[in-house]
Amino acid sequence: MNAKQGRESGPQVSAQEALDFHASGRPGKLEITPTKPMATQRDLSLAYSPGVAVPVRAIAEDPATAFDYTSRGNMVAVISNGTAILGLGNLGALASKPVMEGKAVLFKRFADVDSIDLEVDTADIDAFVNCVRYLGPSFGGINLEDIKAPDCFIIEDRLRELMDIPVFHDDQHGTAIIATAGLINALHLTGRDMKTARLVCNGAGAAGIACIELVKSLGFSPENVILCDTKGVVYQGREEGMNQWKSAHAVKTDRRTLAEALDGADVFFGLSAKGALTTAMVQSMAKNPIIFAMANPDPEITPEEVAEIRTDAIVATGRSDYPNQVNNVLGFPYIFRGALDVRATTINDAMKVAAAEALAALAREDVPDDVAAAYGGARPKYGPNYIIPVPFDPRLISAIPLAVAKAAMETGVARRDIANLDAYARELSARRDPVASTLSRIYDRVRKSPKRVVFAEGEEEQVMRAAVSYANQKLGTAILVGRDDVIRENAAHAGIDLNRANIEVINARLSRRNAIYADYLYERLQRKGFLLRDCQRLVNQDRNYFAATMVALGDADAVVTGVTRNYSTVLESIRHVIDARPGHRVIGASIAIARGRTVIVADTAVHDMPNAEELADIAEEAAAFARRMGYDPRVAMLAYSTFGHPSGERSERVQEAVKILDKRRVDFEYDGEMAADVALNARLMQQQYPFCRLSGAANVLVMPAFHSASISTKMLQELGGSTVIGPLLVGLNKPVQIVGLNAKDSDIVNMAAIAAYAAGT
Ligand SMILES: NC(=O)C1=CN([C@@H]2O[C@H](COP(=O)(O)OP(=O)(O)OC[C@H]3O[C@@H](n4cnc5c(N)ncnc54)[C@H](OP(=O)(O)O)[C@@H]3O)[C@@H](O)[C@H]2O)C=CC1
Ligand SMILES: CC(=O)C(=O)O
Ligand SMILES: [Mg+2]
Repeated sequence: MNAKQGRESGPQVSAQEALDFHASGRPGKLEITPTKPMATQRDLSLAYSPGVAVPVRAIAEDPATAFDYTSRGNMVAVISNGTAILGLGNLGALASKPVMEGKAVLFKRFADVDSIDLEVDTADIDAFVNCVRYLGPSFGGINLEDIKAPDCFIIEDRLRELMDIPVFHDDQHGTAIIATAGLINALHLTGRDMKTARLVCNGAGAAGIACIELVKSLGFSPENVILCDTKGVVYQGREEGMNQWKSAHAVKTDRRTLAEALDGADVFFGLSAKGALTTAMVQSMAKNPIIFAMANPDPEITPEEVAEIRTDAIVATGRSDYPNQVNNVLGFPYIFRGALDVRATTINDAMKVAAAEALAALAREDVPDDVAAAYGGARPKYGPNYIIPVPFDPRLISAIPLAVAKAAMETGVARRDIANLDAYARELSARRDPVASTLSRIYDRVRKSPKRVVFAEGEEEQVMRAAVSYANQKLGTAILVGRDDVIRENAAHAGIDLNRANIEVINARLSRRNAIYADYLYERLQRKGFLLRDCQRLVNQDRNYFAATMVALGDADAVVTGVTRNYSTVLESIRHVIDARPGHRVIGASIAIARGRTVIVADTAVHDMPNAEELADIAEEAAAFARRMGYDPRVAMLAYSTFGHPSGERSERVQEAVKILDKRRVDFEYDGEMAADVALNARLMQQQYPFCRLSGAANVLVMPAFHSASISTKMLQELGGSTVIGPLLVGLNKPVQIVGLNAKDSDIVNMAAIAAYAAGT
């Protein structure tokens, strides 16, 4: 049980990157978009006066219908007064806004819960309670965040009494649920019984008190749980630094210090401060000690420090860069998802215990293939270094809300019953956004096998920023191609520090490899009208040729380029240097994400007017790409017509492509030709074309020609508010990605990571 093993390097970001991230585009991390069209006079009449009067009357008559006619049922408020922001202290309501916006985004990202942050500018308990209590009609739940102890206990208790929707203080119960889940497994692995195990909790604030309350409710014996704070053991009769919440857990004992309390203890819970646990204390604990050092960002003791003196410990921290991360992001999105889905009036202890047990059970299950991908292919096995799933585990969205909803129904706090739990589990899985988890999986994989990526346009400011971010995130070495003096000057001007490990600058003109690169190019291009001196000039002067040749000859692993020249020009240069992978066709695939729905569109980059054979190839490449991104492909071969109507020569090509796929007996779902609305609307597909072979709405759209692919993805982006990633080059023999002319540093890093991932991990 070596706590040192398995340590990975987590993403490192600079202060400037954090500020730029928050300031870029629309400032902050949230915006609100309507769910209904607001285009015509009729829309307005329905959405507003006079139509809106009808649901108003319905709700006045039966308040439960507010869940049917408004956004209340999927809306959670994240509310803080900023009196205990993370571990940063009382910095006030306004300063807490970035954290609260962040929590709101996590609600959406992980569990498709709509959420808005509300910062309440008062440290007065009564004023705060009064402000929040009257907001009940707006929301399906209230997530309290970063409110100092003991105020948080009073506020939560009062609001729970006053409101008929779940009120949940995340720092208390979120932490307690996740810590308890890990503890259940750690006790199991070390063969301990809750009734007899001895636990010491350092930290008697919001998190500490909630944690010991939950473990006691699960079976820990009160006399076996010792609470400590800055004054030492909370014992019966102590007067200094006490409050009623600490008193409730005071024990009869002669032990007075944390060191005395830990002597022979089985479990340490740290919810206090950095460095509070010493190696001497760890030494004195029982055999196979369980140490959860959860203070953020620096734990009470590091896993390395424990490993130096004991090899039999199970260690967890609050951080993502060690195994066994106890973090409340594993809890609040899913717990509220389950509570909202049954319109729960509260989140009670049974629901908390159900969440903890479901989380613990998940870590014990074998990891299936698609889940292994979320763990960077590592396929963790239940044991001392894997007692709790990671936040990107795709099973969380179906397992945790299901358990919470069931517990709510069983304990009579659900206002709606879910009759078919299997169907509910499927519905939950569909809420997952596979692209976001795919991107994070790609980053994780690259971190495990870092790559040398050439940033061909190294003199550009956004490219330098991307290179710094690539290196900072420990994805590998970023190689900037450009004139050394220009790069240094531009970097200094933009305040970018390039003097760090894992950033190299290469001046193509001065490279010692130029002659070899020119020979390589000449070998390939001599029968295409290029003289040797043309090739020498290309290597010296054209950074795309230079960068691509570096990769072709193994001096780097991947290339990212595109901010200074248009896509097709860059692609032509690249194709002069790098061939298609044998047996493959090079295509462009774009990932369009809108409202939690993701489709892959192809070919968005290479074939201008593909013939039937080429369309069939594009479908195969796109389906294989979709699989790599975590989808089960359902490919629609698009046209302006659907299954022969209206007829026309352009649609015939697409029909022919479908026949070619039939002959090839490909192993994915496909059909066509069909129009985009049929492909994307499962109901329409079923009603009008019941013979269609797709089992649901298409998630891969093969466009009949480049112009339709390009026009539709750009319109989606500009008019539909979709995020479009790509076009990504698929099918080249060496990884190259071309970004758009207006790409931001974050786009360039994503593309660099995707290219590095394709280089093999
Ligand atoms: N991993 C996770 O998901 C989470 C981790 N945390 C971490 O837990 C810690 C506490 O958070 P929270 O409960 O919200 O904060 P609170 O301010 O509510 O409580 C802090 C408690 O820690 C005690 N304490 C502080 N320093 C020491 C020390 N050196 N030795 C012993 N006790 C100490 C305080 O003692 P006293 O009462 O005497 O002042 C107080 O009881 C933070 O580090 C936070 O980052 C919190 C939530 C989630
Ligand atoms: C994780 C969290 O909620 C906190 O540190 O406050
Ligand atoms: Mg918090």
